[in-house]
Amino acid sequence: MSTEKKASATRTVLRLLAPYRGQLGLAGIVGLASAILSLIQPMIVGDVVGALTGKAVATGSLVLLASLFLGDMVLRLIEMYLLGRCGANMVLDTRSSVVRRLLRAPLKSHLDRQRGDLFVGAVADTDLLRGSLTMGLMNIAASIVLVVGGIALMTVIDPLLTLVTVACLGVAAVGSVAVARQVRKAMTANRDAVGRFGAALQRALVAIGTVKVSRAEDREAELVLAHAVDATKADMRGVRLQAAMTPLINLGIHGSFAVVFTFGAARIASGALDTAGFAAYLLYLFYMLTPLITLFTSFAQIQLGVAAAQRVEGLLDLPDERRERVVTEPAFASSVLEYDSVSFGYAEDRPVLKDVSFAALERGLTAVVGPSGTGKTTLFSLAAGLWQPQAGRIRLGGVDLASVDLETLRGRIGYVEQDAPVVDGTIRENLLYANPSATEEQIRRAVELAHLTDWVDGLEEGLETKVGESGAAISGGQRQRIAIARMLLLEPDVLLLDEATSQLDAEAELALRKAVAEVARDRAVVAVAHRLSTVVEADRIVVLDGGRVRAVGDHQSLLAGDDLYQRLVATQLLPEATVLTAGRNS
Ligand SMILES: Nc1ncnc2c1ncn2[C@@H]1O[C@H](COP(=O)(O)OP(=O)(O)OP(=O)(O)O)[C@@H](O)[C@H]1O
Repeated sequence: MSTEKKASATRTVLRLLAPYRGQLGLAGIVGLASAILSLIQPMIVGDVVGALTGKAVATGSLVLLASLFLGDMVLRLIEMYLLGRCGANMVLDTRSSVVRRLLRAPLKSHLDRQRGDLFVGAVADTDLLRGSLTMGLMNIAASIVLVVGGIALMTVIDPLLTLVTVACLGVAAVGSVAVARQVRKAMTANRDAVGRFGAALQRALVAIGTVKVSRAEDREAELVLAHAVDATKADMRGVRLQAAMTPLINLGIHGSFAVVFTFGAARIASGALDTAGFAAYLLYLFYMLTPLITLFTSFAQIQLGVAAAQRVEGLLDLPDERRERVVTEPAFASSVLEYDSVSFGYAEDRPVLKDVSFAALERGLTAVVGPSGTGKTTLFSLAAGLWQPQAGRIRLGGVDLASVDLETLRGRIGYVEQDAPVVDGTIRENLLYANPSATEEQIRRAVELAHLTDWVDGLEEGLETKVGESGAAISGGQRQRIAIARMLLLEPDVLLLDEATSQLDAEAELALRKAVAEVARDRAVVAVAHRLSTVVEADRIVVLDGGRVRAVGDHQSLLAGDDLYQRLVATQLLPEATVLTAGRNS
């Protein structure tokens, strides 16, 4: 890692840990107290051994030793509990912030990223923080105290012996740190591959029906599993490295013991060290083993945590679509939706809408027609505040939507998307999704307006019937009408309806048409029209071509005066379903 990256990683970790400094500080104090008790114990052992060699029994020292040992145990227990609690809180708090930020990020941020990777970030990376940043950091802090304190006290007992011991341990430390770096690389590669695995699996599951009818199960499985294999390969690299680390540490520790015994015996023989001092020295070395191993192994764990912290911060840094707006108190003069010289492209250099100007009727149905890919859906996404125009204004009742806060905007403009998505749950849950406080009476009325009453009444479980994931258990027409009813419960000024291109059967189409006509009676309905029946009934039709408004008029005038409209009617707009046509003709 470059120095700059290291500094930014440290800042990230400090920022994430900042809210827990109180809890971590308390755990640190308890840990420090426990380390001090540990460090005193060998001294007392030295006294006991000294007394024993003088044939005396040091009862007081033994009691003190037992108390220190017990105290140490209790403090460690408290420290582990405090750290565990802090880690759990940190995971929950971070997850809350990440989830809120993900849901509030502009649509663009979502489209720029893979969903599966975002998912793994919110689920797995937040969890990694617990082990690495709370336990890992505090373990290292406590270990450093024990190791440094131990070495200092060993130096007091015998500086020469300590120098030899530290040299032996130093070799192991340098080797372990080098291996730990490689472990971190392997683990980071593993996490990246897990992210790709999640993204690929999500891609397949979202389109499971298509996967099946395209007989693509095996192909998808291979694609998804290729990432799982990459993850395992990286994982195995880490496992091999970690396996190599244990003997390396053992070599250093056993080497130190061997050297300490040989060298220590020589020091005792020469009279430079007494037996009691040697016993205390050995005990210090023994007490240092666990913190030393912790130090060596925590290094890789901390680095993993830092990498996870950086990814989590990447999610927390996503923009918040509400904060991107400078809002004023809107005073809507009417509910006329008006596009004024609006230009927009998903990429700056590829305009989709070019200088679009038109106004929808305040009451009644305004239809937008045009060849496929000409920007009809884009018009609606802009009005619903999902994207912002690059030039021009969209106004509602004279108020520029860019200055309206999104809660208000999306309460006034109800948008039924093209594929009329439903959320997994019951019909009632779906109806209440945009306005959870709607009353039973309002629900009944919206269901009636959307021409769903007969269908719902015929269902054994009525409004409590489950729609299945992505509405798998209901028909396309029912889904569309549920989506309309959901938006009606919002009581919006303008209902934007992106008509699905899928062919509905005659009955469903008639029900939908009636629903739209009824809704349009007392509010503005703007519909992207793919059916002839919709344009025929529209009070105003806007013809869009290549992202520009080509003509505005009613069906008859456009049929007479606009050749693109004539072609659309003849070739692109779906004719009314046969039963309906027959019914009308008769
Ligand atoms: N999220 C997006 N990112 C980039 N380009 C997009 C995005 N959504 C749509 N486009 C592009 O913008 C253009 C207009 O798309 P849009 O969906 O608005 O057309 P449409 O007229 O509604 O089409 P259709 O009648 O087929 O639904 C198309 O070229 C499309 O590929």
